Amino acid sequence: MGIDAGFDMVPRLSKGVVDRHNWDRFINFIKEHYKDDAQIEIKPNYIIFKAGEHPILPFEGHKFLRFSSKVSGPTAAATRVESYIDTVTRIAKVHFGSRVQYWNEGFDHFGNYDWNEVHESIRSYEQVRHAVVISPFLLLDKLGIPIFEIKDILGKGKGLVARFNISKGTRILVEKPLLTVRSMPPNELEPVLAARLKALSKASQRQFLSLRNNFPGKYPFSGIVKTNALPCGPGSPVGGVYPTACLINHSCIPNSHHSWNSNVEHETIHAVRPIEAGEEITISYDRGDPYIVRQAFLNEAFGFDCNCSGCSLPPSELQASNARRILIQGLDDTIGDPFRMMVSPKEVLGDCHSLLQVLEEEYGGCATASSARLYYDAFQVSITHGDQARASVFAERAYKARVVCEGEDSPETQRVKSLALKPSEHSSFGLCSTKWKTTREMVPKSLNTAQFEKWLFGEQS
Ligand SMILES: C[S@@+](CC[C@H](N)C(=O)[O-])C[C@H]1O[C@@H](n2cnc3c(N)ncnc32)[C@H](O)[C@@H]1O
Repeated sequence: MGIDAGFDMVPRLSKGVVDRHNWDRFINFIKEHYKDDAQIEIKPNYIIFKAGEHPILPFEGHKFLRFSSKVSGPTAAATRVESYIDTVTRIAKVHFGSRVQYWNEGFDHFGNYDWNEVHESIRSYEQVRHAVVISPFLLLDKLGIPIFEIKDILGKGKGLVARFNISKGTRILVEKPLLTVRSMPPNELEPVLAARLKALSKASQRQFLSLRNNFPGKYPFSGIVKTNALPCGPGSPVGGVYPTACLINHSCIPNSHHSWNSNVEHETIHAVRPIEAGEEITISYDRGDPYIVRQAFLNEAFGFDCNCSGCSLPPSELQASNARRILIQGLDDTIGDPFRMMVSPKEVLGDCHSLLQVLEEEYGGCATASSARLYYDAFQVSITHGDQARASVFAERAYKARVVCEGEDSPETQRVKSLALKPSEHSSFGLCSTKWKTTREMVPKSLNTAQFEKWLFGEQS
């Protein structure tokens, strides 16, 4: 006989993401607290306290009902287990509040659960679970914790700053527009906006009106749109205004990419390179022009002078950057020429390879949207000449780049993904010629990386 004491979790925890997150934090706290205590052993599925009746905390919170032991007696072991129970109960209360119900039979205070139930729950701790790997960013998202904070940025007004280290390809933000509007002169736009605003909720009206206006005066609503709207797709005449996405400032070498998902009509922001905690999240407002051209554009269109890292390079480096940007635009134009694609496909593939290298030099692996476009161009060159082998590799690369900058659910990502699997389903399959005719199975398997790249870009057959 003896006196039992401990605590019960009432009601028991669910398998839901919030309870799981809280339980993991609690377990990590316990591990840290007892890390130097030789009586506490971490097993694959639980933590065991080797005192008294060896109470246990499982790693799966939804299985847990009770932490208890017999605590009676003047021995050192009884004192030790009593102290474990007291401390673990206090820590559990901090994490779960009134759900943690302490009981002690010595005071005629009994637990909530039947002992059969409790023993059954303890037996289930041993059953190995197949861990569901959940991205920490997805978890934060589900918990409604943004991975950025809104801060004042010197010389730029408000901006978004990473609260955690963010890995490449992470979806930083997804947001529906407050409103979308077609581009038109401010005197025509103003009444359209007034009517749209009137139809919005008071909260949305306040969000719209809280946005920055670099063009105050006769047309205040149009000024807000001009300062903030993001195009709904590349080159779209329709722009969307968002409460949070519109707080993201510009950089000529941005660490993030914004994209409009036309299927679900929302804007997404993805990291195109790793972003460190404390770093500002930036997107590009311009087309990647050389310094003078983009400064003029940013000043005229948005009313600011850019001092980003790309604009603050020493003169010789800025000159080299300008040369690269001119080359990028030139190659972009020639690659898009349908006549060249028809008569000189090999040269076009060569240009695609050169463009890839210049993009890498200029943007250091952050030009994912441009690479996605260029891989798609190379796909088109290959498929119009019947080359399914190269086309499938280019589509696969376009797909991977799209996943980084737009996510798996973007319509363009899905389109290039299906083309990677079935390149022949493209409407231009064999349209120019079938002189490069191959099947998907003919992608070479035994080449090293350098040889493979040479084969891919048509530098060796
Ligand atoms: C869409 S808003 C971005 C959020 C804005 N900073 C705010 O406080 O609401 C665009 C405006 O932010 C400012 N901005 C954006 N990027 C900037 C930069 N790189 N340098 C200086 N100002 C910038 C400019 O005033 C620009 O017109």
